[in-house]
Amino acid sequence: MAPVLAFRDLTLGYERHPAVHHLEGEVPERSLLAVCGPNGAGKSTLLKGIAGVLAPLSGRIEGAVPAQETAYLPQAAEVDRSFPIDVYDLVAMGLWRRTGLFGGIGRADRARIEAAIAAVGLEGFEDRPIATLSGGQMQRTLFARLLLQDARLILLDEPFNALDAGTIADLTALVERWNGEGRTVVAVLHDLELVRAHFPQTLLLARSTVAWGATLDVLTTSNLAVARRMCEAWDENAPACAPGEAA
Ligand SMILES: Nc1ncnc2c1ncn2[C@@H]1O[C@H](COP(=O)(O)OP(=O)(O)OP(=O)(O)O)[C@@H](O)[C@H]1O
Repeated sequence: MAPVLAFRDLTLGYERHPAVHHLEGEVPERSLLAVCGPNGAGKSTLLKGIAGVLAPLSGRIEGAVPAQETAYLPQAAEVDRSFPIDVYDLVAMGLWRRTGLFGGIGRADRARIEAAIAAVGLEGFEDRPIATLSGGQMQRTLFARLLLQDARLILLDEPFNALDAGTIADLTALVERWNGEGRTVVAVLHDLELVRAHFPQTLLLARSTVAWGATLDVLTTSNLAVARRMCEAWDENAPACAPGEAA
């Protein structure tokens, strides 16, 4: 299968300090890939790089999917909940790529918005300002928006953090549905049991790749111990190294 993403000696970081470095590898189209690793391993940084929010310090990301066909859901903490918008309008923003910023929403679009809200179990919440939602309701709203985005590549950063088991089951089913439709999903996740149950491929990251491949081969006790040690030994203030130089 053709790669939808390829990392070529990719180093990403902040103010010249690398957070992920010398990443090499390809994500085949239709992948359902989990990105795992200890706190500070560089998982969110990698997603930001793929989403185009953060430019590489060196190396590159080759992508087969244009930016407008990529959907990125950042960590909940990065989503501004004070923005004065209700559930319906936030979900409707998922149609933005088709309707344009000032495009009208017709009857068919309204039906699609209502179907997306129903699919995440939020009927009756349409008029609720997002500031008044619980964490789980907010995450369902964001998933409903993703449903309408019709993206080929979906990037999810800790999408199930602090959610109850029922919400996680509902949203995991949506992720599997997207993948079944041929979309590629890359998700940062901490719950290794959930990854083993639902994500066939895993990238285990600890600033650089510890292991990448079939989930059950990657998430071994020894690989997880290596990842922990690599993160603990990392120098936060390390300078960016020259391309091709493995630190
Ligand atoms: N905006 C930023 N400016 C400077 N350094 C940052 C910034 N964001 C992240 N970092 C640093 O980059 C490194 C990797 O952080 P990142 O958030 O990618 O890790 P993570 O694997 O997603 O961690 P967690 O599991 O805790 O969410 C950390 O050392 C972090 O302090």
